[in-house]
Amino acid sequence: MSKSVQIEPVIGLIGGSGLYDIDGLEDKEWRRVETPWGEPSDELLFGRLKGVRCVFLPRHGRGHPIPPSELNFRANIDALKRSGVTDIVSLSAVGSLRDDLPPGTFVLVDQFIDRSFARKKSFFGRGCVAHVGMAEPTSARMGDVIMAEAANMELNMQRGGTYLVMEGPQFSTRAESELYRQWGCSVIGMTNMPEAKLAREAEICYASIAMVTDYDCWHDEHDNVTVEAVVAVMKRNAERARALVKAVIPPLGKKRGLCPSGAERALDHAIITAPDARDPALLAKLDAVAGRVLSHS
Ligand SMILES: CSC[C@H]1O[C@H](OP(=O)(O)O)[C@H](O)[C@@H]1O
Ligand SMILES: Nc1ncnc2[nH]cnc12
Repeated sequence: MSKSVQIEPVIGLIGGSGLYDIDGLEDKEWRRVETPWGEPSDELLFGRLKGVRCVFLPRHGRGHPIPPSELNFRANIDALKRSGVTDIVSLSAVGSLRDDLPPGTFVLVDQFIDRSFARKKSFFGRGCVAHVGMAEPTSARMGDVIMAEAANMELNMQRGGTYLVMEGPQFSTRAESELYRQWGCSVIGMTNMPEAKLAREAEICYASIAMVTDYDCWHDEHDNVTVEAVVAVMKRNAERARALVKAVIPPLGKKRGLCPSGAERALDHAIITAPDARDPALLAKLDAVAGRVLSHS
């Protein structure tokens, strides 16, 4: 396909701890979306903001019934893809692994270290093997928009940072927290992987806004993380997070060409299984995620 492709973006928003819906949308409606991968975390909230189509999904479900290890990440990403989403803005509560990122700071994450281990991490598998590139897991184009709007709002937002994804649900030991600091990580959470990997497989651009709620458990002058502390800081952050979301949707929704991140063509050379060795049952499940490349091979 040529570079002159024009995309009319549909913005997907994934709300983390403390962000279970989104206000200000026109024509809004919660709708159930079925996927071949099972149930997403909740119904999806469809609506428009200044004419831009948006789809919101509370990552843990409304009321937060689903723990990180039981999130059906594949169903969540497939449901967003099936709903037409081209760009995902992921919002998450995180612990800080750096002195200069105090609670209340927003971080535009650009890298991840994935230490999760009890999750389904790919749409592909036996009968259709694919290997997408993850060197740059986030979209710098989306990052430019988010940083510009954060600056307009005078929000304390740092550009760039590595998010360590732990399995949980227990928080880290001090030794683990110190190890991740030595690895140069900026923040820690339990959810952005495999979310970002699956978004890449589904050829959706991905940006992650991490909101610092605590200093995890390494800081001598601050208390160790507790859910109570996370919820208290998120309550204070929620208004700013909602305002930022509302500000970024209109510029992210402008008609555009292909994203320089390459996310929208991630599958062009990723599938290695020969057409005659592919499993028709798996191919059927990949209709939304990989239909663009599978429909003509
Ligand atoms: C409520 S504290 C731990 C919980 O919060 C974060 O969730 P999310 O990334 O969805 O905001 C963290 O990853 C844990 O799941
Ligand atoms: N310290 C922490 N560790 C893991 N997930 C978190 N979410 C918010 N704070 C966290």
